Amino acid sequence: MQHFLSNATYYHSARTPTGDEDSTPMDMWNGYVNNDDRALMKVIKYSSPTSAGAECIDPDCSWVEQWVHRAGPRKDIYYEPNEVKAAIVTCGGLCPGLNDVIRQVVFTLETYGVKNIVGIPFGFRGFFEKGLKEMPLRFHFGNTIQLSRNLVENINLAGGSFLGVSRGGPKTSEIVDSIQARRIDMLFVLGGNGTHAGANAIHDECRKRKLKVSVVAVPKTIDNDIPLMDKTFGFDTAVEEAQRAINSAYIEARSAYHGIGLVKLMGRSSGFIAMHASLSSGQVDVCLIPEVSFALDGEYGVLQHLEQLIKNKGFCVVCVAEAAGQELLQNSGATDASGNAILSDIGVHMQQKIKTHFKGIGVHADIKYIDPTYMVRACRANASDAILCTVLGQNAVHGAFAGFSGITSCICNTHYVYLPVTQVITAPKRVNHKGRMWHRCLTSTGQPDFR
Ligand SMILES: Nc1ncnc2c1ncn2[C@@H]1O[C@H](COP(=O)(O)OP(=O)(O)OP(=O)(O)O)[C@@H](O)[C@H]1O
Ligand SMILES: O=P(O)(O)OC[C@H]1O[C@](O)(CO)[C@@H](O)[C@@H]1O
Ligand SMILES: [Mg+2]
Repeated sequence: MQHFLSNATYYHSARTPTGDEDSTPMDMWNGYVNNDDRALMKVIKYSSPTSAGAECIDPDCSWVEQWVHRAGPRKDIYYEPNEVKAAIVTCGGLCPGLNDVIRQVVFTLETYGVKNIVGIPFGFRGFFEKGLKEMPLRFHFGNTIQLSRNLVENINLAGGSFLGVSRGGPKTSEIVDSIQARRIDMLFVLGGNGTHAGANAIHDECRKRKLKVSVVAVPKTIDNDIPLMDKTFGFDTAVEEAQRAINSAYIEARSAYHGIGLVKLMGRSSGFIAMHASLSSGQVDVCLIPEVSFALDGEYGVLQHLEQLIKNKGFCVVCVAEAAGQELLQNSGATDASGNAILSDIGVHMQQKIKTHFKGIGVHADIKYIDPTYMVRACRANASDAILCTVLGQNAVHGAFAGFSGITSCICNTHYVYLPVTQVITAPKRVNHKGRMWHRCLTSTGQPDFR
């Protein structure tokens, strides 16, 4: 993480303390986060590697204190707001809350007094593709200031991204050429693990060229697969939407003679959405995630279990994560524009296998397959995500003004912090199959091991 020297003065009209209920002397209290404030990363001391979910560095599970920077406004700021050009870009797939973050970044920049705020359209492509012009979100035009509030005030009421998103795009050097040519001082990058890798590369290239550009990321992904943080924005909303699909599958299955509801949910490399939606709905009999391998056929396979459920209960609901059971399918080897593997369709495969199985044993089964795909991420943020987006967006701006670059604005152990981007792009976070949450899920579904 880079930290520039800071000496400009931050001004915020609403920064005057009003409270008289606490005991802090008025002349000492200033409402700012001190640069030396820290939050503790890990809060559980595992006594042994056998403890549920234990992450240990040695057989004694030695305790390692890891402190990270607390997020929020600093008394001293690095930039002169009047001179700042700030840009916002949203990359990867859609995610509920993108507009909430854009809006808060604009509002907060405006509060600092930034006059030149632009949006880069359609992800990193917007830096490069001819015909994609940056979108002014606030600028001086003669004596008129284009009011950002008017422009972005209501964008949180709809899903999607006001700026557009994309996968793939230009090389890092081309993006930084464009940042240089546009004279951007602060770049707010909203995206998932790929975007964070991109943000890190941009940060490194800016340092190499000795450009004083703050690159600040905000972790967005319905997959919740970015390590070290409690959750990414959009995840809660996606789970809530996914739960609706499960509920429909349950109603269909419950009302049919030998009904089997099958729901496939997104999650490129991890089963967080499937696990949490199964847990929250309470209507799932079998939850399948990529982190836990399973057999479909055989004595201990999923199909045998479904047979038992139909016999004993009369109906059942299965929730499968899109990345689950890929080893059972043929892999095309194809990738998308960002280099992400294109997954084979486990949902359709399971639908066929279930049909064939029940036909083979001469038992009637009525299979209803639901694949809500983009519906779980094209919606607007729910209340908890909207709050998360608000805080993360505001903190992203505070981080840039504090002079940080190569950071991401996130939540760890319920506290809002800045993490170095390098620490969150090591590998995607995955469900810990030895952790308590997965075991809670198993208790809830009552499913056995399928191996
Ligand atoms: N290793 C990398 N280095 C530089 N840029 C990258 C890297 N990986 C991905 N990117 C860029 O980041 C952008 C977004 O990546 P990607 O499509 O993987 O989405 P994501 O940020 O992971 O979000 P989602 O959760 O929707 O998948 C793309 O424009 C891609 O070119
Ligand atoms: O079809 P698209 O837009 O490339 O995105 C699909 C992928 O993006 C995500 O929504 C987010 O990473 C995944 O859950 C899914 O696999
Ligand atoms: Mg990704």
